[in-house]
Amino acid sequence: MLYIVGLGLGDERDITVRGLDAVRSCSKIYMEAYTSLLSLGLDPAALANLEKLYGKEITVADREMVEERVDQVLLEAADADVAFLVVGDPFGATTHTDLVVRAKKMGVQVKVIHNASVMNAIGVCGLQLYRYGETISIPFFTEEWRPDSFYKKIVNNSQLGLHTLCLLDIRVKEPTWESLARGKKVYEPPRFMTVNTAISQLLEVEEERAYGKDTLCIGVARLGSDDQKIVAGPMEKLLDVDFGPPLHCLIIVGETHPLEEEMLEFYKM
Ligand SMILES: C[S@@+](CC[C@H](N)C(=O)[O-])C[C@H]1O[C@@H](n2cnc3c(N)ncnc32)[C@H](O)[C@@H]1O
Repeated sequence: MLYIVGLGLGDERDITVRGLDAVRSCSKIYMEAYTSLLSLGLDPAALANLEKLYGKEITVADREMVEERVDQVLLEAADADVAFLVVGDPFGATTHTDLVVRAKKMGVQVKVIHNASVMNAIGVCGLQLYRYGETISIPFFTEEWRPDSFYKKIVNNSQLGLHTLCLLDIRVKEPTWESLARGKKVYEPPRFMTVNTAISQLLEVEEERAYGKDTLCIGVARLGSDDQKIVAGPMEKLLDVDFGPPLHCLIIVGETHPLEEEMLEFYKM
């Protein structure tokens, strides 16, 4: 059996009782570590906290492993109980749907144990969850590569008066271009996009007045942890706010209802 277990958003204690039972019953535990991370980060000390509470050794599954060697995990799950831990909810990232499809095709039984996700915990800002349009992902721009397909989606959301949740790039264990060309991988240091970088890039690609420097936005950091930070204000003003350590996300506010406005007042700068 493959248990895909959501860990929630805060720290090791956010796992559900049902999730903990599953983890403790498994012979092998993997933790997916590239679509998201807990507020306690991924340094060895943080991982040790998880291992201590769960009473199990955890193997970190990086992007290469999930994309290239996940069949090995599935083969193990065909014969034994294996847990695959995912920060947030297992279906808060598209990658894990692919894992379920592959497992089912290989005849491996799958059990999903849900938890809080950025996709629903973001409700704490006061904007109603059913008033959001398509969620977008903003990748880091480079000198040569400035993909801006997210822009059209913001235009569509804004035309409908809907809010846009922007998820921000995470780059963990990414090989450098030069090392790929040389055939021997060297990895970039981990990088997490801040609210400030996201806003700079958004202002750079703006062309149809879907939003501008005065558009009301909400910057969110470490959602679900004790030191979460939520600040609402005009896009340009948020550029100067220090949101602290990762993870960050951003909301471009659409048309608001009076109750949403009352909640937003608590977060205004
Ligand atoms: C691909 S999503 C993965 C979502 C995760 N599986 C979940 O269900 O929450 C990852 C992105 O969501 C946002 N995110 C996730 N957790 C967050 C948190 N605790 N605080 C702020 N943003 C977060 C960040 O922008 C991050 O790059």
